[in-house]
Amino acid sequence: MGTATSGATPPEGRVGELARGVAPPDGAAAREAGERHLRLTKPPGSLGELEALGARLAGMAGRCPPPVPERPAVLVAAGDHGVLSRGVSPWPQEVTAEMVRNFCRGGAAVNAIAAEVGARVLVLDAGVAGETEPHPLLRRARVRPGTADLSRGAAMGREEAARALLAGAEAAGALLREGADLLVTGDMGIGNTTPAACLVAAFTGRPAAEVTGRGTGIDDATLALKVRVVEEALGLHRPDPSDPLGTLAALGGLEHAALAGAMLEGAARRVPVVLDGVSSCAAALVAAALSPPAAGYMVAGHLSAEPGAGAALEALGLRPLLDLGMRLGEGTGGLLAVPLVRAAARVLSEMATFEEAGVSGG
Ligand SMILES: O=C(O)c1ccc[n+]([C@@H]2O[C@H](COP(=O)([O-])O)[C@@H](O)[C@H]2O)c1
Ligand SMILES: Cc1cc2nc[nH]c2cc1C
Repeated sequence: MGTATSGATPPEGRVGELARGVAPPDGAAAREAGERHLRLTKPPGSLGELEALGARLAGMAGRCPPPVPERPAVLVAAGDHGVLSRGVSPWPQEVTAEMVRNFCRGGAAVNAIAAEVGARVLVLDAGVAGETEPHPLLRRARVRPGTADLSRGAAMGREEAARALLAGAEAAGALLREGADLLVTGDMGIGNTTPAACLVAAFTGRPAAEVTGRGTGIDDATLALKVRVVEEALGLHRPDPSDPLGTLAALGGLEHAALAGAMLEGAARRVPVVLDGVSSCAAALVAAALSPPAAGYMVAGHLSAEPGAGAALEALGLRPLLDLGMRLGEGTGGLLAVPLVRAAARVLSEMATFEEAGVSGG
């Protein structure tokens, strides 16, 4: 279980071991939750999506009722992007490192929302281009200082993609060892909605124009350029989605790689993994391509306004819990779904049955 492997096995082999370590959720526990829902003091089906989520949580944990997550954590993976040189984002690259600093000081949206839901924050430098300083909230595992321009060549080498993925798995493993029982996956990286769109297009087969959006906020001309850049990249690399690591290396970002690893680690340890925005959803496609059962541990926290997010969630067969028009990343939308995940589990453990409560008609 987990990524305990190391030593002589090369990174790609360790990624394979991690992926093979994910067992499918327990169908019997999920069915038991479905049956229990019928005996709880409410009209059948009246808790809607919360019932389906509760059954999924039981399947993930392998028991009914499932544990109520008490110690959520958000992993914010950060990286920079060579494709920024194509003018796909209005923000300068320095903002990535500056925001990492802001996360560490507690001044970002992710910090405020994590405080609200009682989540621990861990930031991972998987490939920031600018300087990051040591800090207790920061894990520095930079594989390279940003990717290369994916529209002109591979974003990174295959081994680099594997190493960034393992860095994410190790960060998630540390959180879980230290007591986290639910993982939210967040991202930070100026320009990263372009590689996210590329990954979503590659894994879903949808055209660039359908999965490319305005990111942090771009005008029509820049959006048209961004769609062209994604099309060029897809034409250049001709990604093969049955080679997830190759696709990730050609088109992805270091934070996408790290988040895919974190998702596999969470799934291998049977912990719910809450997805956030488009980069988190793109990473989820990579994780699910490496290990199809991993999708069974993913919960779609919210529907980002970025179109690639919805396309990815549809391909993963996941329905978002919230739709608030958010498009920030950092794990913010995923964190807001944490109380819903908790409630879905708590309903199964704390509600009385018709028989226990002496309520007639059940
Ligand atoms: O979470 C989302 O869906 C989302 C949508 C748009 C932008 N973002 C964030 O904004 C940055 C990328 O936007 P851009 O325009 O620079 O590609 C990156 O730091 C993301 O976390 C995030
Ligand atoms: C300020 C800022 C904060 C962010 N958080 C996630 N992506 C971001 C992009 C910008 C530009």
